[in-house]
Amino acid sequence: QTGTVAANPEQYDQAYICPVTIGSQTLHLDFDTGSSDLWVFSNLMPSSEVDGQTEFNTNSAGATKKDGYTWSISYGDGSGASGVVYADTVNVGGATATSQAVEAATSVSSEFTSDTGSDGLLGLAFSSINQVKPTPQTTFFDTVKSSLEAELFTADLQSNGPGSYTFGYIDSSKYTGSITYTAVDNSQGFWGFTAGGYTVGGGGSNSTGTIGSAIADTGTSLMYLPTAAVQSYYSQVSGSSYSSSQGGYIFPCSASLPSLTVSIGGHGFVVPGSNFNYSPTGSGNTCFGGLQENTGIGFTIFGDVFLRAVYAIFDETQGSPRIGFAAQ
Ligand SMILES: O=C(CNCCc1c[nH]c2ccccc12)Nc1scc(-c2ccccc2)c1C(=O)NCc1ccccc1
Repeated sequence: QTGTVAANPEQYDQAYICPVTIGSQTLHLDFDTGSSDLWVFSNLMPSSEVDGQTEFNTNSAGATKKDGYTWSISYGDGSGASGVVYADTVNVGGATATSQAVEAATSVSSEFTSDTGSDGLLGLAFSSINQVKPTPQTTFFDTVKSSLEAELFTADLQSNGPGSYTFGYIDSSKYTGSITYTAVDNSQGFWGFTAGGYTVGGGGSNSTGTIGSAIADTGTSLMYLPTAAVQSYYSQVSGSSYSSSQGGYIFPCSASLPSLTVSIGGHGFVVPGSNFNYSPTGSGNTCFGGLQENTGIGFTIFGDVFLRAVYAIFDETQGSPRIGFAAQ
């Protein structure tokens, strides 16, 4: 089988939301290659924590409670959720898992309550970091992968318009040139890979360094790189500065932003400057940068700002996992 689903950007491309059928309900979930739990808003939640989201109905005929199973997840930004576990049929654009662990929330943090476009998350990192106790559950991809035409999924994220995720096949209309594959280190449960040199601006002349180990994370909006690369980038943005009140680099919204070329698997991938204007700060005419430092995160994260510039293939067809990138 295969699956194809639209990925709809929220405001400022903060996250990408996809329709998922669970039993007889359709919920809109944030597909997240940076975590491994499929969790949803549910009828078990206090109404004070729900702001228009669709709630998974745990009383529906097809939902089977997994007694004694609970989950609790917290993300690096301090947000989180927790609840209990059901099994139900989950269909993503035609790819169907007949008995998938659906983690029904009994409580979510304010970040999720206020993210009114999302009814939950569908984790696509490795099942080794699934947060269900006493027994970790498999991700949707792990549940269905043996029944897919090919054991892979792809992400095509777009700004200002729907992108797509596919399961089981590569859509050759989504990219140009060839796909560059590189090995994945999933020892921490993420789609980890090694990034090489970078250059700021098309000049090709100015500063280059190397980035090192990184993760491909559709669930994180921005790109978080080592300090040296970030300082080198913003040294080319006139009027930019680090704002401790805003918690990152900002610049005049009128600033012209250079591109950033990152070498992965020996191929240079260009992130256009426009990707690095994330959103207005709301004060003065300054905008918040889509590229920020990874200090305090402990990971170099290639989030949506990078993934919007490429077609990404999350591939387990070779036995050991690999990730592929192609220009789009
Ligand atoms: O958790 C994920 C992917 N799921 C995100 C789901 C989600 C978390 N709030 C959400 C809010 C709305 C929708 C989805 C989410 N990725 C990773 S790997 C390492 C870190 C990390 C570790 C330590 C410190 C910081 C990050 C994160 C992280 O917290 N990213 C989110 C973020 C990163 C930076 C700033 C804000 C958020």
